[in-house]
Parts: sequence; C-alpha cells; structure tokens
Amino acid sequence: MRLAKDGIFPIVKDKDGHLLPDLPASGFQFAGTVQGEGKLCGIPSLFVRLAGCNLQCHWQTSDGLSSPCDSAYAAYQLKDTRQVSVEAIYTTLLQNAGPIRHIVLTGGEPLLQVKELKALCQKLKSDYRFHLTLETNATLFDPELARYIDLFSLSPKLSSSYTGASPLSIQRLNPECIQQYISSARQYQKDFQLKFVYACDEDIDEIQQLLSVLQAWKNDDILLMPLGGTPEIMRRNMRKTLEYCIRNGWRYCDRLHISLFGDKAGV
Ligand SMILES: Nc1nc2[nH]cc(C(=O)O)c2c(=O)[nH]1
Ligand code: SF4
Ligand SMILES: [Mg+2]
Repeated sequence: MRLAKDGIFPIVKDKDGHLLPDLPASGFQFAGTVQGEGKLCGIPSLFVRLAGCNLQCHWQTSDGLSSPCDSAYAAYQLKDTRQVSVEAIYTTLLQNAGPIRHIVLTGGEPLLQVKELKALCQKLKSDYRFHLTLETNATLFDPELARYIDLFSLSPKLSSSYTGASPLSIQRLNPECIQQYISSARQYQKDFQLKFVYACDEDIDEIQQLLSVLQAWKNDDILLMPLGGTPEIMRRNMRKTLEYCIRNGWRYCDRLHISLFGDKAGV
C-alpha cells in the first residue's frame, strides 16, 4: 500500500515492536492522538494516511486568500511516500494500539487503493475489535469495503474547493455515490457524517442543494468545518461557520488537532 510521509501515526514502535529512533510528531513518548474532526472528536485514535488523491483541492477564501489541501503532501504534491505491505501496517498498528480502539483510514483518497485497503480492514476487523473510520471525498464507493467500516466520514468537495483553470475530468461532487454511503450506513447499522468545509457563502447554497437530493440523513449527520490548514485561516472562518451551523441546525466541526498541535503532519 502506498502511504504518505506520515504513514501510520503517531507511533513509537515499528512492526516488530522495536522502539523507533525518533519521537512521534505529537512530542509524546507514547503512540496515539485524538480524532480532531467529526462525531468522534476527542477519541484516542491511530491514523493510517494513504497517498494519492483523485481531486486537487485548492480553496479560495471569502476574503480572497487561497488555501491548498491541508494534506497536499499526501494528495497531489506527493513527497516522501512509501510502499508498505498490508501485513506490516497491520502489525505496526497492533504494536502501537495499547488501549486505543479507533483506527482512522485517511489520505489523500483511500479508495484509490481499494484492494489493499479491503485486505487491511478485513484483518483489523477479524482478529481484533477495532472501530474503523474511513475519511473519503465520497467520489468512489465499494460495497465490500463498506461492510468493514464503522463510520463513513464523507467530505464532499464543493465548487469553492477547486480554483484550477480547467475542470478535472472527474465528477468532483457525486450525489449518487454519497447516497450509496448513506444507504449502506442505514442498511447495515453503521454511522456516517457529511463533513463540509466552509470557505465562502456560496458553499451554503450548494450544501442545501445537495441535501435536497439526498435521502435518509438527519441534521445531526451534517457537519460544517471552517476552512483552515493553519490556525490563522481557521480562526478567520470560525465565526461564519458557527453562524451557519446554528441557523441551519447543523453540527459545528472543530479541527481539534490543529488547535492542540498546530498544522504539523503526523498528529
Ligand atoms: N488528529 C487528527 N484528526 C484528524 N481527523 C481527520 C484528519 C485527516 O487529516 O484526515 C486528522 C488528522 O490528520 N489528525
Ligand atoms: S479530496 Fe481531500 S485529500 Fe484530496 S485534494 Fe481534496 S482536500 Fe486534499
Ligand atoms: Mg485533513
């Protein structure tokens, strides 16, 4: 599996249980961080970050600033990625989990490596009762993978997320695919969240438009998160995000890891 430079994080041991030479980016002497976003915010977790993405997000903020994907090094400005076997990822997670039950599969877009991802999830769900969260942009769906996942964290990308000159061939916002996730969650008693990034007022109309064609969601499943790969950009967008949450009945979504650790990779 092709992993981003932060790969499996934060960890202190390798797959054989040997201590790593460097402390994790969290600065702690132990493995784990907390989920920084969404319904499980604050829950101790380990992350696996897959490399590569089928979208190339680059936002334009309401005050005219431009803001790239917060994990561009994992998505499209690929830097220091590495190939790690499913077996090695699995054993590394076991060596570092301790009391941690929550594993978050993120990227990039994890579904680009769906075959290996299914193999990893199958291992994690069979031997050891991990709770799995999948962070995805919801342009791709795989019914077999979906069976292994406990929380679908869907972050559909709105028009403001792409400022490139020519549109990519991929359908950036795919309501049919999003509905497949929601319907699968409903059918198999899984949870899901629709996590939107707020960058400008036009985003709100687009979210409402999308929600009007989706079925089987509740307001509690709709999260709005301020744009902000850095604490400064995030602070600028927080108040408007909060305002739109309260006025629409949606859930405010923090980026707790950015407040706790700053905009570092691997936390
Ligand atoms: N602590 C922590 N929480 C997160 N929630 C979503 C993350 C992501 O980058 O996908 C993330 C991350 O990178 N770190
Ligand atoms: S979909 Fe997510 S990971 Fe991919 S470029 Fe956009 S923000 Fe980055
Ligand atoms: Mg992120």
